[in-house]
Parts: sequence; structure tokens; C-alpha cells
Amino acid sequence: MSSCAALLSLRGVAVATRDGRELLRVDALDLAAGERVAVTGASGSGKSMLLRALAGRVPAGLTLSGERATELTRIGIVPQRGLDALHPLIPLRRQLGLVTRADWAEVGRVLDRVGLDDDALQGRRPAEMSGGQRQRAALALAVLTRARVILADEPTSALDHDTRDQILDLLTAVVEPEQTLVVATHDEAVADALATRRICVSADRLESSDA
Ligand SMILES: Nc1ncnc2c1ncn2[C@@H]1O[C@H](COP(=O)(O)OP(=O)(O)OP(=O)(O)O)[C@@H](O)[C@H]1O
Repeated sequence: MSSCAALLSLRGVAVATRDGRELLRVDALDLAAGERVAVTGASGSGKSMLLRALAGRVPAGLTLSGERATELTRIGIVPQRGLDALHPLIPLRRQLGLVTRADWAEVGRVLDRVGLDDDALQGRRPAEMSGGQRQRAALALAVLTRARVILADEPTSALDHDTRDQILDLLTAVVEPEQTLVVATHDEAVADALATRRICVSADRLESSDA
């Protein structure tokens, strides 16, 4: 793929500790519009680091070097724990409106689409929601940002199989065809269900293939 068609490109990117230990190296990676990318690999291989490198932000104490090229100003992030994307104490519908500046009706529509269609639930604080409900809320937030790239880090890892399948269905239904979705997962069923392209992280390196 040529980099001029890419929404986001990484070239010679490394995530490392401050004392120089490399946790991830990406020689070249391009994301195009509408791709559905599954990032797989063993625990600790660097899947989350790859998502962080794509987002352009690494945790305190780590460094990100190399070239990250994109014109995007917003990237949607669905974290492993939904609560990491949300304020625990601000009622959900109000919070999503405040954060994304979407109007009340639009927030309501997206919450309906992710299955949080109950008025009482929409008025509840995320701290008082279940793990699956928080995941749905985090997905609604990512959708409402209208970001052209959505990064989801193990969005189904804490969920039982039924809820996992529901979140997967939601991801496929809610993400627009031209939006790019990158999902880190160690669950082959999730990768099979979603991906048009796979990236396997192994010993901090990437191997790519079409799904
Ligand atoms: N803040 C940090 N400081 C130092 N090393 C870290 C830090 N965060 C993660 N690591 C290390 O970086 C490597 C990659 O971690 P990463 O979280 O990307 O793995 P992962 O593939 O997402 O794992 P999992 O499937 O268990 O979530 C691991 O060896 C991990 O121990």
C-alpha cells in the first residue's frame, strides 16, 4: 500500500523504556480507510504498545521514537476497561455530550445503537454500571468522536461469551464502512469475526497478512 493513501503511517517507530530497552519496533505500517485490522500475539508481545504507538501516546516512563505521520487530529480509543475512557461520576448521557459536544438527541441515538437504550441507564454514572455496560459506553464515546480511526484494546477480554459476541456485533454494526478499526485481541474468534487484515506481534516485531 502506498503511504499517500494511508490515513496513518508508522516508519521506524520504537517504544522503549527510558534505559533503552525496546518493547516494540515497527519498521513500516500503513492504515488505510475502512480497514478492519486484528492485532494478535501472545500476552506481553506488544499489542497494546502498537495501539499506543498508533495513537501517538505512550505511558509515562516510556519513549516513542521514529516517524508517525497522519493528518488526523482525533483517534477513537476503546480501552480494555471501559471505565478508563469515562469519568466514573458524571451521568453517562450528559458526560458523552459534554466530551464530544454532540447534542442530546445524537448522544441518545448512539447510546440506543450500542444497546444502552434505557433512559434510567443513560442517566446513571459509569461507576454504577456493569463491565459490559461500560464497554458499550466506551464504544459509544469512540463513535461520537467521529474519529476516522478507532483503536480497541482487548474490547472483549473481561466479558463472558454472550456479551463478547454482542460487543463484536456492535463493533461491526456501529463502525462506519469508511472508518478504520484496529482491534488488539488474543482471541482468535474475535480476529476471525472482524478482520480484513491481521498483524501478529511476536517478540516485539510485526508480521502482517490479509485475513
Ligand atoms: N509501563 C511499562 N514499563 C515497562 N515495560 C512495560 C510497560 N508497559 C508494558 N511493558 C512491557 O512491554 C511489553 C509489551 O506490553 P503490551 O502491554 O503491549 O503487551 P500485550 O501484547 O498488549 O499483552 P496482553 O495481551 O497481556 O495485554 C511487555 O513485555 C510488558 O511487560
